[in-house]
Amino acid sequence: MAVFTEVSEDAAQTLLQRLSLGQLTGLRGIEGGIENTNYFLSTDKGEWVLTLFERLSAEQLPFYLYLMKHLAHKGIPVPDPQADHESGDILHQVCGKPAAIVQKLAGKSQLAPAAVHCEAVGAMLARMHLAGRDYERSQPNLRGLPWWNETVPVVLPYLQEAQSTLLRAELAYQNHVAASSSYAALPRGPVHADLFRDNVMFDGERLTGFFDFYFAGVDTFLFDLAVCLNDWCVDLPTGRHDAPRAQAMLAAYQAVRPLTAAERTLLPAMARAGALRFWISRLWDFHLPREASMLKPHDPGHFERVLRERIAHPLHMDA
Ligand SMILES: Nc1ncnc2c1ncn2[C@@H]1O[C@H](COP(=O)(O)OP(=O)(O)O)[C@@H](O)[C@H]1O
Ligand SMILES: N[C@@H](CCOP(=O)(O)O)C(=O)O
Repeated sequence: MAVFTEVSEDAAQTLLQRLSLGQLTGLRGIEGGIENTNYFLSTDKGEWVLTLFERLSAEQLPFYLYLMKHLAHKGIPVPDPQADHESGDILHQVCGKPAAIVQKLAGKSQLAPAAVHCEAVGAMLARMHLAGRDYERSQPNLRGLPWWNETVPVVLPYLQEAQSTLLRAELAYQNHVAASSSYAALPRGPVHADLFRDNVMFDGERLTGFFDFYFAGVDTFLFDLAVCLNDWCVDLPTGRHDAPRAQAMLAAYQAVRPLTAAERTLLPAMARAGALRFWISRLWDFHLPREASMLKPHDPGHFERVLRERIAHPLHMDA
């Protein structure tokens, strides 16, 4: 985490009362995460996660919170935002910041996944894509191509020549892909867009939940799948592709939602897009950091390596 905003026991209890979630027995800032302030709250009625949104506005947040509600009601294991028992609102205010409370999911992150975990993520991701198709709200992926185009010039001054050359060339390539007819043919809908190992819970080999929907948006399903392949199915020290894990994820995804011809064609390009997206955001977080306690910026070098790998060894369906 990070704690950007300190929450007092009094402030937490006031909110719990409005939501009828019980008497506060414990309040602890969460380590891990880089975007928002997160606390674990224990009460006599259960375990909860309180999130104070540090960047997202009250106008942007209903998309994420109602998406979680929509998916939870369709049986996808995601946290269901808790409502004020009088007004029914699921977006709250704590310490002057927009805030939400969700159930704490059971299980723990699987940070060294095997093929069986990748299979579970692939199948649930496809189920989630199908379940989201009739979600009526719409908001773009706020970390999509327009944001990359805006942010690359901001981070370029911090880079070495070879890195600048790569970043510029990849951005140009992705703008070219996004203008193509194959890209226009890609199926789209609400996607998670940040479903990394630390945003999924497992109990042994059983997937118990997806969380952290605050980078979600309407984008291509293929981009979401590529983000997962890039995190779950790579060797972390080198950024190299792990074929058995990738095949397990792709087969399980396709058993629920087979990929279209356009998706098969653009998988190598979207694998590069997924790497570029997180290289840019990590560069931005690293070189232009925000003030917070417990904030550990992620290593941008990792996604530079993944991108170079994806260019040198394109990720095809049978790779
Ligand atoms: N609903 C939840 N259930 C259980 N743990 C959670 C839940 N939401 C967040 N966490 C814990 O909090 C950590 C940080 O949350 P995350 O949403 O990734 O933060 P950020 O919004 O800053 O990226 C996670 O790694 C996880 O340990
Ligand atoms: N997953 C991203 C950053 C977002 O952090 P999270 O803790 O909110 O998932 C990365 O690894 O760069």
